[in-house]
Formats: sequence, C-alpha cells, structure tokens
Amino acid sequence: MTTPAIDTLDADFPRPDRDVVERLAKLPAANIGDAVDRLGVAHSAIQAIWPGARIAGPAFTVWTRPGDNQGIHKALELAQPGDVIVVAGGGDESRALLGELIGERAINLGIAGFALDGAARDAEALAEIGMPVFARATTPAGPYKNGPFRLGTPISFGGVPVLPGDIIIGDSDGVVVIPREQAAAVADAGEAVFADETNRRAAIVAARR
Ligand SMILES: O=C([O-])CC(=O)C(=O)O
Ligand SMILES: [Mg+2]
Repeated sequence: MTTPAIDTLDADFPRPDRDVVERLAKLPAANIGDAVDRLGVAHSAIQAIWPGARIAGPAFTVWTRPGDNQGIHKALELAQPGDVIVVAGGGDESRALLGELIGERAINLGIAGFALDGAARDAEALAEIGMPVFARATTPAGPYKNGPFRLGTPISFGGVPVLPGDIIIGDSDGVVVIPREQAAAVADAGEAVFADETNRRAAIVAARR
C-alpha cells in the first residue's frame, strides 16, 4: 500500500483579520504569552536563526517526515501571501528542512516566514535576504525530498497545537501561537499587558538614583 502524499488539504481555510495580525505583530511575544495565560508558547529550543528575525501571520500547517522537505515545496504552491509556513518536523535537528533557495522563493510569493520544529541551513543568506526563519537548530546537512507529508491539518508544533489560520508570532524570545478565534481578545489583553509593563518599567527607571 502506498501512503497518500496529502490526506487533507484546504488551502482556503479561514484566516484572521489582517488588522488584528498587525496589532499582534507590534507586541513582544512575551506580552502575548502572558495574555494567553502563558499557554501557547512553543518549546524554547525553537528560536530565530538570525538576530532580529520576527514573524507574524496566519499558520499554513505542514506535517512532515523528520528531515524531509517535499511538503514544504508543496506548501509554497498553496500558501497565500502573508502566511507563516509552520512545520511539524518531529523535532529533528539532523537535516535542514530549508535554506536560502526556499527562502528566495518565499520572498517571491510574499510568505511572511517559517517556523520549524526541525532544523534549517543557510542562516547567513536568509539573514541577508530578510526571510525570517525560526528553528530548533541549524545544520549544513540537507533534507530528504521523498515525503510523506500532510498539509492543512492540525499539528503539534513545539508541544503546542496549531490549526490552520492560527496566528504565529515570533521574536527574539521565541514563538507563541494564538488560536484564530481568540485573536482579537488576545490583542486586547496583550496591549493591556504591554501598557502595564511600560508604566511599571518607567516607574522603576524613575526611582533609579
Ligand atoms: O536543499 C534544500 O532543499 C534546502 C536548502 O538548502 C535551500 O532551500 O536552500
Ligand atoms: Mg541551500
């Protein structure tokens, strides 16, 4: 029996309002994490592979056999501009799932970035072209390209459930996941956390001698 390459795919899943994504994109991931009761924070090993990288956008989900990027190639054909391609790669650090070539294609397509529960390579080139990638590791070792994979299914990403259209935010602290239906409420709560912490920090600085 052969395994079907794709068992579920609805590339037109509902996406969050763009203005809510933009509000969330302005907030530190830490404030959003606090606003979701500190749930929804992906494993801390998943970090930006170049300094200053940030991602914000609706999740286009990929499940792949560890170390295999055939599903990412297929996702590039189907994702919409602004999407973050989120890959459940089994936490594998031994094979890079993408590098600068996939990064350049993603720029052509308007993809907002990649979040990988796996590894990447070509970190310097990805920094130069400004394509944000979050991953568990970097390695020069290339990927397999044979599948199998699944697109557009619920996945577990760094220990957090991600449904297509959930919002992914990543900054220098790591990655948080916001359920799509909660996006506006989390933006409200995250902005309140940010305002409160800004005031508390100003008071601390004012008390300095
Ligand atoms: O070979 C691959 O598929 C991964 C890679 O390095 C690239 O996308 O540049
Ligand atoms: Mg490469």
